[in-house]
This record gives sequence, C-alpha cells and structure tokens, in this order.
Amino acid sequence: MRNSNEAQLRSWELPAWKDFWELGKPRVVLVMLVCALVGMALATPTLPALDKVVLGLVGIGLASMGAAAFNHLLDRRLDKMMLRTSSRPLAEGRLGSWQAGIYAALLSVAGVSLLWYTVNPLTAWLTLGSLIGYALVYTGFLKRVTPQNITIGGLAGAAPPLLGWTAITGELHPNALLLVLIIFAWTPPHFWALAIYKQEEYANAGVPMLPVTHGEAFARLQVWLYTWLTVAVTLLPFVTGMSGWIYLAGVLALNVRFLFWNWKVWRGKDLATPLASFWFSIRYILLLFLLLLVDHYASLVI
Ligand code: HEM
Ligand SMILES: CC(C)=CCC/C(C)=C/CC/C(C)=C/COP(=O)(O)OP(=O)(O)O
Repeated sequence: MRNSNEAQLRSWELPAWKDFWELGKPRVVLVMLVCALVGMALATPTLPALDKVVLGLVGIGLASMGAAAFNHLLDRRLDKMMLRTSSRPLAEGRLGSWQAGIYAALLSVAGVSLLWYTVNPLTAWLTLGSLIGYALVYTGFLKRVTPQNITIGGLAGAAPPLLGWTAITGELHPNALLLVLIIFAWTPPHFWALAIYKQEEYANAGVPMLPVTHGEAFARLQVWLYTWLTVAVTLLPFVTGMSGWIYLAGVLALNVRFLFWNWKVWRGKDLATPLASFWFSIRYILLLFLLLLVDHYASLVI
C-alpha cells in the first residue's frame, strides 16, 4: 500500500531538470563546443564577429544536445542492459519516452533554426546532417549492426570545428576539413579503448563493438594503428602551414603520451590501461584544440 502511494506521488512530481540536462551529454558537448570555437577562431585572421560566435555556439550546442537526447531515447532499452548506462534517466524510468522525444525535438529544431536564421544556411544544413548522422544513422542503425559503427558514425561527432568555421565564413575550406579529419582519426582510439574495458557489457547487450566481434587482441591492435594514423593527421596543420611551431612542439609532446598509452594498450592484457587511455584521449583532443588556438593567436601577435 505504502509503495503504491509512493509511486503515485512520484508520478505527480515534475521530472528533475538534472535528468533533462543529462540527456544532452553536457560534458561531451562542452568539448565539442571548444572544438567548434577553435574552428571559428582559425577561420579568420582577425577576431571572429562576436554575435556569430555566440549564436553559432548556442545553435551548435542546442543541436548537439538534441542529438544526444535522441540517442538516449533510441538506446533506452540497450542502456538498461549495461551497468555504465543503466542509471540514465530513461533507462531507469525517471523520464518517459514522450518527454524525452519532445525535449530532443525542441532542442534540435531550436538549434538548427537559430543557425538558419541568425548564422547561415550552410551551417544549419551541416549541423542538421551531423544531428541525423549521430541520432539516426549511428544510434539507430550502425551501432546495432557493424563494428565499424564508430569509424563511419564518427564523422558526425567530428563535425564541430567545421560547423564553427562555416558559422564565421559561410564557406567550406580545406583547413576546416583538416580539423574534422583530426577528430575523425582520433575517434577509434578514443572509443575502442573504452569498448575494450566495457567489452563484457557490450557482449551481454548484443552490441557488435569491435572487441566483441573480432576479439580483444584485434581491438587492441586497431587502437595502436589508429593512434599512428591520428599522429600522422595531427602533423598536417604544421605541414600545410595552417599552424606553426608552438602547435608542432605541443602536439609532438601530446603524441608521445598518446603513443605511450596506446602502446601499453596494444602490448598489455589488463583492463585498467584501456580505461586510462580513454580518459587520456579526452585530455588529448581538448589540449590539441587549445594548442591550435594558442598557436593561431600567437602567430597573429608575433
Ligand atoms: C561517434 C563518435 C564517438 C563515440 C562512439 C564516443 C563514445 C564515447 C563514450 C561511450 C563515452 C562514455 C560516455 C559515458 O560514460 O557517459 C564517451 C565519453 C566522452 N567523449 Fe566520446 N565518443 C565519440 C566522439 C566524441 C567526440 C567527437 C568528442 C569531443 C570532441 C568526445 C568527447 C567525449 C568526452 C568529453 C567524454 C567524457 C564524458 C564524461 O565525462 O562523462 N567524444 N565517448
Ligand atoms: C550536431 C552534432 C555535432 C551532433 C553530434 C552529437 C553528439 C553529442 C555526439 C556524441 C558522440 C558520442 C558521445 C557517442 C557515444 O554514443 P554511444 O551511444 O555509443 O554511447 P553511450 O553508450 O554512452 O550512449
């Protein structure tokens, strides 16, 4: 009796704003917005227009959080099956599917419309493409059918610097695509390190992540090989003249560390190293983009 009263009481409670906030994957989106901001800065030799910076970041942020909320909605049953995700708002039933669906749609429409009306249509189209790429193509399809899900789906997550760039210039540019390429190459070592650590959960939930379908040793090797690809791609900003010596010095140091961690992932058998490598990968991408920014403004001042 007491329990049913409590359940009834709970059904009258408003969902906590924290649960809606969590649907937007705010920490991931924050790092994406840093990458978008760097794209904006590098797009112009002068300071980018402040209104485009603010409106662009708000629009890209809203659309990314909308995409993340759709991911929570489509994955709600899957999330329930894995310890890492089992306490999410939809998996635990703290939010209903309708609430999440409406919230995701509102954020997405608000983000893309803001970009369309106040920034430019190109950025709105590219953001819409990334949103669909992550929410529908990756989450609804690729994640469930192929271990190459993230190599293809990673393109959506890699888009923010391009979105930032076009928000300022309204045009595509090879340098912007180079920034996308950096995140694109980095995504497999970023994610497969975590997938190795969480392979049992993915296997139990029937998600075909690389360590589940091709074995742990193969996944460890792929992390190592994609790390080398990332190292090569991250040298291109210097080679093409987009960035200078400050960037080169910093990125070499970051790459030595990234290679160190993922050499350990490749050679090791323990699960603590892949987890440590995953966390390092986040510091790596954040610091790399901050380096691009510092190098850009230093070259304008010096
Ligand atoms: C399709 C590509 C990607 C996949 C599959 C992926 C996968 C993941 C997963 C599974 C987590 C753990 C999330 C959690 O425990 O809540 C995570 C965390 C994270 N990812 Fe990625 N990621 C991708 C792209 C990116 C991109 C492009 C960025 C930023 C530029 C990024 C930044 C982060 C950050 C900052 C975290 C830590 C979040 C936290 O502290 O809770 N990821 N990623
Ligand atoms: C408009 C735009 C730039 C959209 C990109 C949106 C976005 C937030 C991408 C995040 C990438 C990510 C964390 C994937 C993990 O999903 P997962 O389902 O494999 O991980 P999970 O199990 O933790 O949910």
